[in-house]
Amino acid sequence: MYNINEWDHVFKLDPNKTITDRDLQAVCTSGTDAIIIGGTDGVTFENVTDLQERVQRYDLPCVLEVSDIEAIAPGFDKYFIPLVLNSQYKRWMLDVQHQAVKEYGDLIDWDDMVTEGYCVLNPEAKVFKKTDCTLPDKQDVQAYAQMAEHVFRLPVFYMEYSGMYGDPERVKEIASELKHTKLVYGGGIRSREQAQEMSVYADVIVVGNVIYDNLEVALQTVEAVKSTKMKDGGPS
Ligand SMILES: CC(C)=CCC/C(C)=C/CC/C(C)=C/CC/C(C)=C/CC/C(C)=C/CC/C(C)=C/CC/C(C)=C/COP(=O)(O)OP(=O)(O)O
Ligand SMILES: O=P(O)(O)OC[C@@H](O)CO
Ligand SMILES: [Mg+2]
Repeated sequence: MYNINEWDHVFKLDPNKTITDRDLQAVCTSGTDAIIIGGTDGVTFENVTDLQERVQRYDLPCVLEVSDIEAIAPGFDKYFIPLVLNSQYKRWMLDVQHQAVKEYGDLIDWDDMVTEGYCVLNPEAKVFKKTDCTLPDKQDVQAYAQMAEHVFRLPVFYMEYSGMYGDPERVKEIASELKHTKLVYGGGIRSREQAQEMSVYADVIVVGNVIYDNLEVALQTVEAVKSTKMKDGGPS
């Protein structure tokens, strides 16, 4: 399934963290729709390509979510490019991307690139601090979602609560705003119930840190999401 419109659940693996071959096998054969490789800090060309080589032994899409220009490697199925909409500085929504296109423009297969409008909602998250975000209120988030869909026509709007479980009511409200732009939810999913709750509203949920803290629970989120989506009437 190389079309993100068909995804419900993805795991995000951090190249700056260690995972054993056995755990990686469990993650990659869990029934998840894709593996995203990405993180905020300590992401290097070496740790990205090492993890890429290990994930590509399995038959599922392997995506690089680019966070550092020095760690862009060829050979991924897709490249996710974050634009941080609630950063105070255009650096994180225009300048770093501009620099990368200047450097790699001739090598880019534009069909493999997926631009993500990030809205970072956890003030304690590393990504919030790194990209100098401001905390948006309910109306701000709604406006960012509308801009993602109608102004920038982005394929993805990402409600990023990294490290903290978010507010399902807010996710529900934003889901009702978006018609074409896919809603991705990520942050703090640490149980099958939480995975189910968010997947009622979000098109795709992202499960990250719990892989490293409690693999068994992480694996349970796949079935939880898949069964919720089936009840909703099949693939969205
Ligand atoms: C042949 C070849 C090399 C082909 C590749 C061509 C290609 C696709 C080029 C890319 C073009 C392009 C426009 C790239 C953008 C480059 C770039 C530097 C973008 C920066 C994006 C950005 C705003 C980064 C800031 C941080 C961020 C938003 C990261 C996203 C990941 C994330 C939030 C991870 C979660 O982190 P977190 O949980 O908070 O922290 P931990 O890591 O501790 O878990
Ligand atoms: O690591 P967690 O908190 O699961 O968040 C997942 C993902 O949204 C991080 O970018
Ligand atoms: Mg992480």
